[in-house]
Amino acid sequence: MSLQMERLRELCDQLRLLNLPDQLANLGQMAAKKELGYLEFLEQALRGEALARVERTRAMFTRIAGFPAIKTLDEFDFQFASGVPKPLVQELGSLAFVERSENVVLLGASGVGKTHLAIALGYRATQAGIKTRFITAADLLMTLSTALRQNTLEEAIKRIVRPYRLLIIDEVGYLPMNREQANLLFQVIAKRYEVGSLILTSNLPFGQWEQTFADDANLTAGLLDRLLHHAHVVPISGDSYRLKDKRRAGVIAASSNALLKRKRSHLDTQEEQAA
Ligand SMILES: Nc1ncnc2c1ncn2[C@@H]1O[C@H](COP(=O)(O)OP(=O)(O)OP(=O)(O)O)[C@@H](O)[C@H]1O
Repeated sequence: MSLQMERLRELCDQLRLLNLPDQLANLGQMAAKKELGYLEFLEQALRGEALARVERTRAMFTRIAGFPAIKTLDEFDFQFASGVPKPLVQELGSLAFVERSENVVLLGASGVGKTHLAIALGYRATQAGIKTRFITAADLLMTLSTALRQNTLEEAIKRIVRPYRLLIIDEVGYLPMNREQANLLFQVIAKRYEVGSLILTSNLPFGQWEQTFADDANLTAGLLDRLLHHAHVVPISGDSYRLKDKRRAGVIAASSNALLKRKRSHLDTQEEQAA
């Protein structure tokens, strides 16, 4: 390596230009071939560095978000999920709700795509440079309960709840909470209220949340009040995507089959009555 190259590498290091050193040789050759002016060359070099920095930030945000898998809106089969309000989901995909610190609540039965959509919105946020964190309600409550016992609840909340512009809490309602856990989740929602966005997924309609939150009517009302004040509720109906292929293979009777059967028997009765 020439002495000049070494000096350039050192300067890049000092200025934290991580991408440029590897590009220097190519850039130099390209500039000579295309007879670029000094300023044009500088612009190309800095543009490459800026793009690489954006990519690194995206990758870092995706990593720290802790998604269990990457899911995208493009992969979501809206045709299968006819119970998903597509225009609303597409509007949420603009991420304007994050800019406005609003919440999103995805409600529906198991397997209808709640987590997929929550991750897809979260992933899109990370790609837009929005610091995001995904956590299941069970993991969140376990971490906070442990912190409470160790007298470090404030730190845990600061670490998990505060630094993120978008916090995704998955699977609220699968496990009933005791009073302590219900209180902890209330604190999380209260701390986020109007300062950052939340996406929550739940298999339970709001009418049943009280049972999950230790049968505490006041706490549930206060929690829902804060959660829903600026929220987009996305009700999802339909069949489980997980069982799609099994249904196709006829292993499980689809609800549409059941519906057809009911309709058929209704028609049969009508025919019998008419005869
Ligand atoms: N409409 C869809 N298009 C493509 N993949 C889908 C769709 N719906 C669900 N899936 C896939 O099916 C699997 C289960 O979906 P997901 O975990 O999002 O369901 P869920 O509603 O969160 O269920 P649960 O309440 O049991 O956690 C995932 O792999 C997800 O990517």
